[in-house]
Amino acid sequence: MNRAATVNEVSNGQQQQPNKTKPSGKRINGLSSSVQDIAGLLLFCFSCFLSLTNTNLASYGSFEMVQEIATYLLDRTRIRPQCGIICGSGLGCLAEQLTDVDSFDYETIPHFPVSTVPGHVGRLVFGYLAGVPVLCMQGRFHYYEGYSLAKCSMPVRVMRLVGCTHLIATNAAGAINNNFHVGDIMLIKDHINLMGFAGNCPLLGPNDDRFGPRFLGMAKAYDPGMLQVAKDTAKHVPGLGSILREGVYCCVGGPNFETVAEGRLLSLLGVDAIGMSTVHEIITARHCGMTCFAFSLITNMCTMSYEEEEEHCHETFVDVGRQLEGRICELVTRVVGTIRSEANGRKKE
Ligand SMILES: O=P(O)(O)O[C@H]1O[C@H](CO)[C@@H](O)[C@H]1O
Ligand code: HPA
Repeated sequence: MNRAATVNEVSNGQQQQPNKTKPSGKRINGLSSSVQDIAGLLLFCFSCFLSLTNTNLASYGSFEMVQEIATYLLDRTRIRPQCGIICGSGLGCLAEQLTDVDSFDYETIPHFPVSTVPGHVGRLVFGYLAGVPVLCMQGRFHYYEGYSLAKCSMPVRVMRLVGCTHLIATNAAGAINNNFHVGDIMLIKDHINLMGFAGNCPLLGPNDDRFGPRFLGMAKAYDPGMLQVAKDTAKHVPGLGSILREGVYCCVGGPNFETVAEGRLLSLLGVDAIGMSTVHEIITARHCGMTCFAFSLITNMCTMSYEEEEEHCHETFVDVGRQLEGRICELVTRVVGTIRSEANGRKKE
């Protein structure tokens, strides 16, 4: 049975209890029945709210559901991808580099959410990059679109079940670090799971060991080897070295951008760039044993003082991505190329 249905049933069961036990029309502790009715109504509204919230946070995508999606896709393409690539806002150009493609609009894939954010096309693209079979998500899902974190990152599990061992996640982000500039590329060496601090995580709910373990170490979430490859690449791609940075990414829920106070707080916490994605995808990928690499395209400087003009505009961010297409595609192509050599190396052993 679908796990989401099970979770809903449990939460519905809990929410009905207050009503079942509500004594109608009797006086309790001196309260009149109309006051009790109002209190009951309020309690009912509150439990409905809690149930909705729980549904929003609860796990989405049983192993069987993800397997059904994977089988649907594998039945329709001969490509057996090794690496999943998630295109951030304005970074859909990555999918356009693939050759011999098989594409699937999200609407046509069973159980798949749909993209609602400009700059996220909403298509899974199988193809080859640097001779390596890859699967590109041309458009991702964000929490602020109304999807649970589990639903946002469910496609990562699909990537794993169709055969991907590696994940490359990209995003558009605002810089907190004032040594960064718009147009820089920040290699993500670590992240702060701010939403996790508040108890929201893509792994909430019962654990299915077929995906991965209940408790998960995150100290090496971002693969040092792939990070090094990216740094080495910068030595060979003109114009890349001067814009390459390294730092800590933090995901906020969005869709509003940060207040000045929030930006300053995150700066104190050691954050270099802020976005509204990636962290839950990396957690999900690490849970199912994938090797991860991620980077942020710095599309804006976060507003850190009340004197600054606030110039945040999603459409402008998407344009920054277009301007840097060449270097970003070159970076990803070269990093993916090393996955092929790794796999060949393993075959020879
Ligand atoms: O993280 P990606 O999908 O690149 O998008 C980033 O850009 C949007 C804000 O402009 C937010 O969704 C933020 O997360
Ligand atoms: N804050 C949060 N998310 C973002 C930003 C930002 O400044 N820029 C792009 N995505």
